[in-house]
Amino acid sequence: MSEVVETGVPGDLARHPRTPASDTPVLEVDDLVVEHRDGGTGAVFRAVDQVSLRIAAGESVAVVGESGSGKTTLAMAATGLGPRGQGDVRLLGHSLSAISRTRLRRLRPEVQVVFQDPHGSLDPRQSVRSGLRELRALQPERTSWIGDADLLGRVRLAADLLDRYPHQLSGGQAQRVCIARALLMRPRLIVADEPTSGLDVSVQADVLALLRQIRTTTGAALLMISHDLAVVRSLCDVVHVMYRGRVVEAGPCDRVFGAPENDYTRELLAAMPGARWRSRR
Ligand SMILES: Nc1ncnc2c1ncn2[C@@H]1O[C@H](COP(=O)(O)OP(=O)(O)OP(=O)(O)O)[C@@H](O)[C@H]1O
Repeated sequence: MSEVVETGVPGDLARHPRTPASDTPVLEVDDLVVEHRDGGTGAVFRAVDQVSLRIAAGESVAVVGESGSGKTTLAMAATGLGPRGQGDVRLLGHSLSAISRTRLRRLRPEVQVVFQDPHGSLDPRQSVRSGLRELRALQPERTSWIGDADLLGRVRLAADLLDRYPHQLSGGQAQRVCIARALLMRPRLIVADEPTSGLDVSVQADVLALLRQIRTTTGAALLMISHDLAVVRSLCDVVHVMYRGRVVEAGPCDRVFGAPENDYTRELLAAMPGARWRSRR
């Protein structure tokens, strides 16, 4: 038995050092354009087309849209982790087009990404413990606030998992390890790119509850990429709806889901099982 069975909130999270409040938005994106070259035809197309968004400190913002609408490209460009494209992106007030490499390296830990495939995110040759050791060696001061066993406790995993390798973890356990690795860095922004869609339905709710808890207790902002509107509604304050690279509608979740103004948003909502998105948090 390796998961710590808990019914409520992981108590230790309540003692997590909160990210200092700041008036500076964690992320500001203005008129971002990112182009890709189509592998088949060779034609260049806009995967992200004139997108603007803003995430305040501690805010939870979702980007939704069908597969291929540009969500991941937007998230990667906006966090400096993928092709940057054109337009202005400011991470914690620093423009990515003007920032020095050294400064960007310093900013990196402030943004942590949790991907869809947890096993693909973990090095198969490293145990959980040695993976954490490597992260700690990169950022000794930043990561010294907590020991390995306590860190795993915060994502509701037992310490005996520390000596396991990724292939010895379930999908849910591996995703919690990924979340723990993100948490270790005390980020100001967590980007979660379809963090539950690779998981069994039975563990999806647990991972979402954990993300929600982390968000409220640590003060980190969240950029959630998802095609699952029910997930977004349960976790996010604001939603941006993407269609073919463009944001066609954006606003508070309650407003967008309750009274969508755009035809595509309406279609997206209509495609969801009614009870899932209509039920409120
Ligand atoms: N490196 C790349 N080179 C060429 N085209 C790419 C590249 N990455 C993404 N694309 C294309 O850009 C478009 C947007 O892809 P992206 O992954 O951003 O969409 P998405 O909304 O995140 O999709 P999904 O929900 O399936 O992950 C798609 O047509 C995709 O095939």
